[in-house]
Amino acid sequence: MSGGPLLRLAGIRLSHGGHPVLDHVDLTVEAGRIITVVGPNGAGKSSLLKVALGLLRPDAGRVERMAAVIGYVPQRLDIGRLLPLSVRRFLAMAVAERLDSGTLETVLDTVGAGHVLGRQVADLSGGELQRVLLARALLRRPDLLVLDEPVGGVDVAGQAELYDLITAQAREHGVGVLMVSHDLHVVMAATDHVVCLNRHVCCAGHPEAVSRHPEYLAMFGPRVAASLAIYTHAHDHGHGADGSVLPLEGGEDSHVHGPGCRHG
Ligand SMILES: Nc1ncnc2c1ncn2[C@@H]1O[C@H](COP(=O)(O)OP(=O)(O)OP(=O)(O)O)[C@@H](O)[C@H]1O
Repeated sequence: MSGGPLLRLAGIRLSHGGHPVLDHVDLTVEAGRIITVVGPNGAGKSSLLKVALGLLRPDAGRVERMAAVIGYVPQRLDIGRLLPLSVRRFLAMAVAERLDSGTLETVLDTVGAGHVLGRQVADLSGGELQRVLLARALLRRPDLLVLDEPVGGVDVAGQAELYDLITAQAREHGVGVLMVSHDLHVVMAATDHVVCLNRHVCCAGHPEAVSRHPEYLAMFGPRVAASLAIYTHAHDHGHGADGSVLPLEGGEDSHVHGPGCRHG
């Protein structure tokens, strides 16, 4: 199922402490579609999600949120680890209406964490906390899910289950999903649209096209390239550790630019 746009970002620029983090980033999420942002550490992925949610104000660009209810799973939970807070209370705080224990247990069951309802958030393991965060997002019955590495710390079997659950939200309930993930195999198998981000959008499109794109192959290094390489292609720039665009010596203008490339 897919429908109209739930979120549209256009020309987003963002700096942290004078350092550019996002440069001319465009992105659209539609109902029933899974958009995944991939890229190296420090590429600006979490910052982009926070701009999308209105938690960070961009220096330039337009953010249009058409979604009525957004469920967010942050990369890290900074509160809760410090406060005395039960899982029951933490989940109940996510919605305005009063929820009974049965409802809370049911949603925890769907993320494989039915046993933690009576625990303190501070006592949860990393994987349990991640499951509770996803349950909390789902409790809101969102039409848009924004997920920042939603299965980080979850065991391998659990990862597959949670990705299936996320996919079902899109396919069966028409939820739009904007996700950051480092699990490239999952991304390639279960995503409608991949955005390769390294401060700017290096390439974007259907997973199969992106997995062959020279920028994607360059971004994820020779190992990934070797496992995915179907063809190779010269391109005219590399990236510094900070994501900056660096010219390659003797590079010719034979690079195929992605839709988000705004350089050279
Ligand atoms: N509040 C902040 N103040 C200053 N710099 C920040 C802040 N938040 C993020 N940064 C910097 O902005 C850059 C992008 O950070 P961001 O968390 O968006 O990257 P990411 O792609 O999500 O990385 P990772 O894959 O490691 O989670 C990094 O260099 C980071 O150090």
